[in-house]
Amino acid sequence: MTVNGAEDVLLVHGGTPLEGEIRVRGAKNLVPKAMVAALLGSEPSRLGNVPDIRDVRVVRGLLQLHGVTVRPGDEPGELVLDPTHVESANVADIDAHAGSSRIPILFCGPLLHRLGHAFIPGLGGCDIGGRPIDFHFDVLRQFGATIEKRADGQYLEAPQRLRGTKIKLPYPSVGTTEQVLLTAVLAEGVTELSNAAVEPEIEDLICVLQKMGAIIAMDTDRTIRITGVDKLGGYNHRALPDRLEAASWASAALATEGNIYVRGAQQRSMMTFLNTYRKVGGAFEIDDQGIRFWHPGGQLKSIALETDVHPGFQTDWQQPLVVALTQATGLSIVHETVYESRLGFTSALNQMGAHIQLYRECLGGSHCRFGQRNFLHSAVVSGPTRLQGADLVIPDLRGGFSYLIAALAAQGTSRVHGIGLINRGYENFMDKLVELGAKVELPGKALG
Ligand SMILES: CC(=O)N[C@H]1[C@@H](OP(=O)(O)OP(=O)(O)OC[C@H]2O[C@@H](n3ccc(=O)[nH]c3=O)[C@H](O)[C@@H]2O)O[C@H](CO)[C@@H](O)[C@@H]1O
Ligand SMILES: C=C(OP(=O)(O)O)C(=O)O
Repeated sequence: MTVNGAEDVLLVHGGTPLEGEIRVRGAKNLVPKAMVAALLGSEPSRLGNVPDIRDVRVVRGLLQLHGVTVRPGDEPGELVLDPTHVESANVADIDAHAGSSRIPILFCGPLLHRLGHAFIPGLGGCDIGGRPIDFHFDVLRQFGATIEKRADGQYLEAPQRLRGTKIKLPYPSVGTTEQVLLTAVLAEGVTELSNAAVEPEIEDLICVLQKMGAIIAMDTDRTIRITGVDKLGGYNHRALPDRLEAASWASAALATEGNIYVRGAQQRSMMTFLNTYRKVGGAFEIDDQGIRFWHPGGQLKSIALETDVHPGFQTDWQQPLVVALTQATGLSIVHETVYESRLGFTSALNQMGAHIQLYRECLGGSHCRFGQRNFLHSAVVSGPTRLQGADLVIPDLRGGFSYLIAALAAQGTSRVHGIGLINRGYENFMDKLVELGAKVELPGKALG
């Protein structure tokens, strides 16, 4: 694989604090879904604050295969999506997107409503656990869809109009909650979804759907009630900012003893992260345009951290922050309760000089789905440790960004392989690194 025509390896000369300003745009975990929602409308939709990341390009390609016209709007980062001529796409063409991201599964409801059938290729996404899609198919069957698994993917049909239903999720899955929303809005009658996920990106998707004409009520107890309507229009929406990218840069500021102003970062969706950042000893200042994050000097403090569904500590914040925890004094405990295999990336940090020990037990107080099931899902990080440059191979999106942070915080040079994967969720990350003063080079290509 190549990045900008060069080999997919980044040389990182560590030891320089990251300082300066970068901007985050719309959330990776909202924008592609808002694009799928446009399929439900009878008129064009307008989506602003769209980042140029691979997951957006994948969904754009899939929408176009189904006859949706996608073109840039008047503002930079704006897309106009016109679904007036939705059609069945050639299965072989769709199959070319197999393994690309998690989003194709969310086409099920909209395509069943529009065409009465759908073909969903194999999914991609980060390899951080088994990532089954059983909840998705269970709920689609409850709406009245039939599903046939074949070698190349899943074939779905809706012999009649899908019907609203009463669903209780076994776990507040983000993707399944979105599946229910995108299906229930045009289903006949009322759908009641309990134990739903309520991440800020889900609320923003609900805002998009409401703008299209949907009727969706959220209770305080994780119950969402959707009253199906016969027809939806288009929307005009500006995507909420990417709180996951913002937290990644915040962690980079802490680990490299730097100071980064993240334009676009928003307090409301990051409150839990900000509390933790403060407990570790990181400093931040919030204004109307963004948040400044910095290392205030002195020692960082060890903490006990447990990832959870919103409003808990988001699992996608965990990996970048663990790098900063290698610089904190004492023992930090990290309990990953959302994905069973999201701590594997720490072995490379240990090669760089970190002291991170993994455990199968649920450390830190509460018991999760993974206790007693033989998954290394808890970690004890002892610090501070001096990191040394190393040869690193990027395992997944956030793990990859964590390796970049570790390489930037380390003494000496690291070779980071597979950096193309980071484009999946971080817009122009190499330009941003250069703007922040990072000493990085793509072998055979000048940066900056
Ligand atoms: C594109 C996108 O938005 N990705 C996000 C989304 O992923 P995604 O929507 O895939 O994550 P889920 O919330 O569905 O998964 C949470 C847990 O539920 C389990 N599960 C899920 C579905 C299912 O059918 N069966 C099942 O067992 C998963 O294995 C996992 O252990 O939410 C995650 C949790 O905030 C984030 O880390 C991802 O960045
Ligand atoms: C796990 C992630 O994404 P995805 O669900 O797209 O793999 C992530 O963004 O960290």
